[in-house]
Amino acid sequence: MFDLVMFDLDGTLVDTATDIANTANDVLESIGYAPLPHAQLRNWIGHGSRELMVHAYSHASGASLDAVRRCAGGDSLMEVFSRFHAQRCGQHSRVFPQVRETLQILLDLGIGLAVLTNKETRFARLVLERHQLQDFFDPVIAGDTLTARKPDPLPVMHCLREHGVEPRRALLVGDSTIDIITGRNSGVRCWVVPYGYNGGVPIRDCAPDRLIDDLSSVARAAQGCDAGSTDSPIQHEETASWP
Ligand SMILES: O=C(O)COP(=O)(O)O
Repeated sequence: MFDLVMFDLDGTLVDTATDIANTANDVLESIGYAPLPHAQLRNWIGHGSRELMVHAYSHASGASLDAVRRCAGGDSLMEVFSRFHAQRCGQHSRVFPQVRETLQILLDLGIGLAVLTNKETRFARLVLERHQLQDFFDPVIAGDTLTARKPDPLPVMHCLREHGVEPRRALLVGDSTIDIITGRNSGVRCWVVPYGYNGGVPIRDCAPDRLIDDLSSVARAAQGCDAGSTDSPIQHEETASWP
């Protein structure tokens, strides 16, 4: 059914929200601001750690998002984030149920596995290493790996090209509208889990190709045991571009 499965990282493979929120609050407190509620910080996950800090700093300081993005201190703030995250990462984060089992089944079936995350490379590697997941994936495409990130189709196209796989033989598994739009933009099916981070919006309202309970659905489909589903996979455009 698939020759390549690409996975989103945060909210799909690993529940990282608490470590990310704690890190963001460490940074805010280190520069004199009050910590923000975890629920609020969690809603900013999905566009990379820098963008999350842009939102957190803008919210705490009252400066506009654009002003914070333009601010010259962004790089040094991310160095502070990086130092705190090195301590926080892995403290509370957990690999979601059925992830390891599914990855092993897919690997044993000879299916290519990749990570597509908007998180920056150094933080994506840290999460994968802290949870001993790094050896499953090749490549790991992070938010700063290429010239564009999800929902741009470039990361998907890059993976397809590396694996020599056509869009119709690939699957993207994610937790957010960013992943759903990425799938559409690249002509690849996108299945989503219900337990991740989607800016506070229920993912079932975002018209995914398929809503799955957990990753064991991917393993069953790959093993040919997909008994069908009430979900309605999208029709794929014949014109979907081959990378
Ligand atoms: O914004 C993040 O850090 C996470 O991004 P991801 O959901 O694409 O893995």
